[in-house]
Amino acid sequence: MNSEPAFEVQNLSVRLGQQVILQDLQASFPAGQLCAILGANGTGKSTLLKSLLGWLKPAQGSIQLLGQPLQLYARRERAQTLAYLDQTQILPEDLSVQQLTSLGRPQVGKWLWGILPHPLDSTRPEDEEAVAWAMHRTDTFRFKDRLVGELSGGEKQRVLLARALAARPKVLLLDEPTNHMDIAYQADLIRLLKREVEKGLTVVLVVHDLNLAALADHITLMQGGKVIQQGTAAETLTTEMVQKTYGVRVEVLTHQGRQVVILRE
Ligand SMILES: Nc1ncnc2c1ncn2[C@@H]1O[C@H](COP(=O)(O)OP(=O)(O)OP(=O)(O)O)[C@@H](O)[C@H]1O
Repeated sequence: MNSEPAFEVQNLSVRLGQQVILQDLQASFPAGQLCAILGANGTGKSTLLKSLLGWLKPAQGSIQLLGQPLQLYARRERAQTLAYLDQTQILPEDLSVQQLTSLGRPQVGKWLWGILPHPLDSTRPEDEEAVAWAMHRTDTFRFKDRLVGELSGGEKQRVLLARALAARPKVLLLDEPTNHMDIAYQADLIRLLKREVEKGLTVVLVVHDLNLAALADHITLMQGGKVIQQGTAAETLTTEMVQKTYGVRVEVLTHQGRQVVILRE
């Protein structure tokens, strides 16, 4: 495992319009772990993810990605290191699963921007290999010729994950990937992510379900544009900290060594 953290964030402040969204934020995300970010609506979780991706320019502070300042990465190198998955992506429904997955390859993805002619039927061997690998890892290979428009929500989510993995990133960031997914698909996604983490991938995901977050190796609690605590589920998902983070009354129990959060009236 890489001993360097995936991200080291120091004194980060980010402004959107006139509003200060993140203020003097300190955080560290260990490499090779499943890291969950938790916090109430509007606390700045997505803004932090976008900052880690290098999409937002900090007003102040620094972000190190695998030991190097994020702003020193060339755009291409950054795109090869980081992949991102969110819920808002509009999918081209008339592509096959294999074609959509292949859009995760930087060379192939360029046709979208008109930089290269349409290459979906003539990818390079290394692209084909990475796409097949990503489909096998996400168990989508068996329906690789189906059209994206014919898939269920959970199947689409897996194909999106395949597309993200096809780029062979070192770090994968996900914004609320389990929204609209039933409990079986949620468990499925977490299992897939954990399997990639075991192979060395770092995953940072924003998630609302506290009991799902309890499965993560590392948890970040956010409140009012700041990180208020980081650590293992046992360290962070305490009754006191969950109440502080969300401003609601809860009781945190431990069941078979895992934190279970129960809402109280
Ligand atoms: N482009 C923008 N300009 C100004 N303010 C913005 C912009 N985007 C988001 N905000 C504000 O920034 C704050 C944090 O938003 P962000 O989406 O990062 O929160 P979040 O913790 O991810 O929320 P949620 O859980 O609801 O998705 C919110 O108050 C939001 O209204």
